[in-house]
Amino acid sequence: MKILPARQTRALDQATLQAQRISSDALMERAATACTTWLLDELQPAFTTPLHILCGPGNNGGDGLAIARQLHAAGYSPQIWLLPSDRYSSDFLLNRQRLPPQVPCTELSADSLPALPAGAVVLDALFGTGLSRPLQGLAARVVQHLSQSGAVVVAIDVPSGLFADAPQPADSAVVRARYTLSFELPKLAFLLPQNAAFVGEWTVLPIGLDANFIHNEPVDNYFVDAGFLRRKLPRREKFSHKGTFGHALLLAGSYGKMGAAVLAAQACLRGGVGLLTVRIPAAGYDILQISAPEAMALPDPAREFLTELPELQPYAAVGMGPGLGQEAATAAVLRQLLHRTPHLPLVLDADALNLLATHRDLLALLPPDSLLTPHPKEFERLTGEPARDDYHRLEQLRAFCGQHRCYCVLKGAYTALGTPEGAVYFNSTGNPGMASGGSGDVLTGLLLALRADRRLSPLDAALLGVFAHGRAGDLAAAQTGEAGLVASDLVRFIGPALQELVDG
Ligand SMILES: NC(=O)C1=CN([C@@H]2O[C@H](COP(=O)(O)OP(=O)(O)OC[C@H]3O[C@@H](n4cnc5c(N)ncnc54)[C@H](OP(=O)(O)O)[C@@H]3O)[C@@H](O)[C@H]2O)[C@H](O)CC1
Ligand SMILES: [K+]
Repeated sequence: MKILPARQTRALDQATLQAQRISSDALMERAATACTTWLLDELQPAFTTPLHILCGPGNNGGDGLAIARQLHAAGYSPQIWLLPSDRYSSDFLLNRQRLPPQVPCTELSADSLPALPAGAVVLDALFGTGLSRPLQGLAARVVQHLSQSGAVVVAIDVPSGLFADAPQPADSAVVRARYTLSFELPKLAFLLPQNAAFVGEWTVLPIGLDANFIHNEPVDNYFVDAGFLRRKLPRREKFSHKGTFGHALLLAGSYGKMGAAVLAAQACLRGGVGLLTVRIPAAGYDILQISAPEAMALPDPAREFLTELPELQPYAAVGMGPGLGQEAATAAVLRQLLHRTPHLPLVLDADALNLLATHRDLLALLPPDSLLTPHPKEFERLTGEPARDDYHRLEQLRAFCGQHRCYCVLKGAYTALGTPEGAVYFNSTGNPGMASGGSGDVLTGLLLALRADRRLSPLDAALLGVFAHGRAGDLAAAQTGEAGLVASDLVRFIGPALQELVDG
C-alpha cells in the first residue's frame, strides 16, 4: 500500500469526487458508514454505554456528525460536543443540519466538558488531516480532559493534534487513542514508535477512493502487507537445481558467539539457498557441522575470530556480521571483502556494521545494492549522528541509502527498508516477542538466501526477507507466546512463511 502525505490525500479526495461523479458529502457519508460499521462490529458497545462524539470545525468534525446520525439511527444515544469556531467546513454544516433534533449537541467550553466515566466511548473527530498547527487553548484543554479520563477513545482518521506525516513539537496536546480508524491508506505517523501512545491500534477502512489516482501517484513511503508482495516470490520450477538458488557464503561467529553463526546458517538454509558455505573461526567447526549439517564449513586458521577471507569465486552472494566481534584482523577481512566484491550481492549485519562505523573509509567501498541490516543503535553509529526523532531518522535513512547506493533495513516495529532511490518500505509483520537475541542473525541468514537467488531483484529479496522474517515470528508466537519466542523458533517457521507468499 502506498502512504500518502496529507497534501496528496486531499488531491486523492478531489480525484475520487471527479472520477466517481459524487459529491463530497457522499464521500463523507461513506467514511462515516465505514466507521459506524467498525464500531458496531468490532467495539460492540452496549446501548447503555455512554457515547460521546467530539467534533471539530472541519470535515473530520463532519465525519463525527455523520457517525452520530448513523449511530442514532441504529438505536444508540450519542452525545455531540462541538468545538466552537468562526469557520466551519460546508460538509460540517450540512451534517449539522442533518442531525436529528433528538441528538444532544453541546458547545465545548472550559466549564462545559463531557463527564467521562471509565468505560465511556469517545469518538475523537476534532481534527484530522487538516491540522495546520499544534492544538492550543480550548482544544488542548479538551485533549487533556480526555487523557485524564478512563474512556475508550476511538480517533477518526488521525488522533487529533497529531500531524499525519510530520513531527509535532514536544509536549503538544495530542489525543491518546485506544483505536484509530483511518481511511483507505495508513498515515506515516502511525508507523513511527514516537507516536505509538497516540495512535493505539490502527485500522484502515476502505472507502472506495480512486484506485487509479493511488496507482499513478508517486510516493516516498510504502506499507508492505501480503497483498503488496503477491507474485513477487516465484515458485520453484520442476527442473530447477541447486545452481538456480545460488551458493551463498556466510562469514560469521567468534569465540562465545558461535550461536549467531549457527542461527544465520540455519535461517539461510531454510530461506531456500541452493548451497551454503560458512566461514567460522576454527573453534566453531564442530559446532557448525553438528548444528547445520546441510552447510559446508570452511574454518579460518585462527581459533577465536576471523582473520582470512576465503576465495570468493564460487559464490552468488556473501553475508557477513553475525557474532563476528570487532578484532582488527576481522576488520581487515571486511576490508578485503569490500575490495574484492565490486559486483557480488552483500548482506552486512551486526559487527560488520560496527566495523564499518569505526573504519568509515570502508563505507565508500560498499558495492552498489549492498544490503545492511542495522538496529537503530547500529544505524546511529553508521551515520555518526543521533536522530532528533523518528522523522529525522527516516530522513537519515533516505540520505544514507542514497549516498551509498545501498538498501538498509532499519530494524524495529514496522522495520523500515530504505532504497538507493530514496523510498522507504515499512514492514507489517512481526511482534514484540522477536525483540530478543538472535532474531537479527536469523534475518541476516534469510536475506542472504534471498540475495543468492538469481531470480529476485535486490529490492524484492529485501522486502520478501523482512516480511517473511516477521511472519515467521507471528506464526511461531502463536505457539510459543511472545515471551517464550526464541530465535531458533523463527528458523522453524521461515519455510511456512515463505510458502504463504508463494501460494498467495
Ligand atoms: N479521503 C479521506 O480521507 C476523507 C477524509 N475526510 C475527513 O476529512 C478530514 C480532513 O478534513 P479537513 O476539513 O481538511 O480538516 P480537519 O477537519 O482536520 O480540520 C480543518 C479545520 O481545522 C482548522 N485547524 C487546523 N488546525 C487547527 C488547530 N491547531 N487549532 C484550531 N483549528 C485548527 C483549520 O483551520 P485553518 O486555520 O488551518 O485553515 C480548518 O478549519 C479527514 O481527516 C477525514 O476525517 C472526509 O470525510 C472524506 C474522505
Ligand atoms: K481525529
